[in-house]
Amino acid sequence: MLQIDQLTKKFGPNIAVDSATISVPEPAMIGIIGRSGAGKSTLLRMINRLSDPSSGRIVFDGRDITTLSGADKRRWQSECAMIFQQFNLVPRMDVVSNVLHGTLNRRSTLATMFNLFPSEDIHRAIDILDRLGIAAHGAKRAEALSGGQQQRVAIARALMQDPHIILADEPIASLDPMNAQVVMQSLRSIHEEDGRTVIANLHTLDTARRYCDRVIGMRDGRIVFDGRPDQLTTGAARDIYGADDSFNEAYTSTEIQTLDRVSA
Ligand SMILES: Nc1ncnc2c1ncn2[C@@H]1O[C@H](COP(=O)(O)OP(=O)(O)OP(=O)(O)O)[C@@H](O)[C@H]1O
Repeated sequence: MLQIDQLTKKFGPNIAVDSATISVPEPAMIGIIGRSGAGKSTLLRMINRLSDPSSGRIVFDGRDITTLSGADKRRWQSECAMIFQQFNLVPRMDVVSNVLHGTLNRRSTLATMFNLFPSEDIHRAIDILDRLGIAAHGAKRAEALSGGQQQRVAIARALMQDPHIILADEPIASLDPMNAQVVMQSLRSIHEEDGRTVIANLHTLDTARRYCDRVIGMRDGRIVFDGRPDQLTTGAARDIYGADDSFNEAYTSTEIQTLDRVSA
């Protein structure tokens, strides 16, 4: 399905992603972990073609994604939707319209200018919001919602594109632990129920362990771990984070109980 071969991104002399090779033969929920600056965002941005690789190849269902341009590249970007830490919603616009913006790629400039949406799209947007438990907020401005609710609106907007893949760049980094769990659970259900691949950059090990079937660890641009959560030993985690023996997994945790334990 998705094959990434030797993908590399250089910024001047700095190698942000160094020969990343990842094979995703069937839909999966994958967490990418690593320290700040390890190359996680750059990798996701290349998969989505927001950023052009310096070398290497991305192939999806036999199609070479790396060489796409113009309309073909935009089509790929809607098949491979991205969500971000800061939600990227239009704050003063209502929730349903924000979600409908997920269909912008398919609409004419005139329809976009006058905010005209087909009624079937409006119904679909409401159904998706309902599935994510936030349909009751559909008429509110996005800025009136909590962070967790706004991230679910962003997920709904991504789902409007009916993507094969959802790329989530630190989707819970701005959220409190409760909201973080709701958002991760939503992404998990989208993977399980729809068979979509979800690839999420995550700061915290415990989140990757709990919600993902596969964890990829990056360090200094390189993939240094790729396996199941149960294979991610403390030693492997230390290697990913470049830490010494004093490394404690709890320091990378968002769990309320774990944090309590650390401060106790
Ligand atoms: N546009 C850019 N220009 C120059 N260097 C960049 C650019 N984007 C990223 N980098 C560099 O590439 C490396 C990887 O950055 P990246 O943002 O991918 O890491 P990350 O693992 O996602 O970190 P974080 O968790 O802090 O977002 C870093 O050294 C960063 O400074």
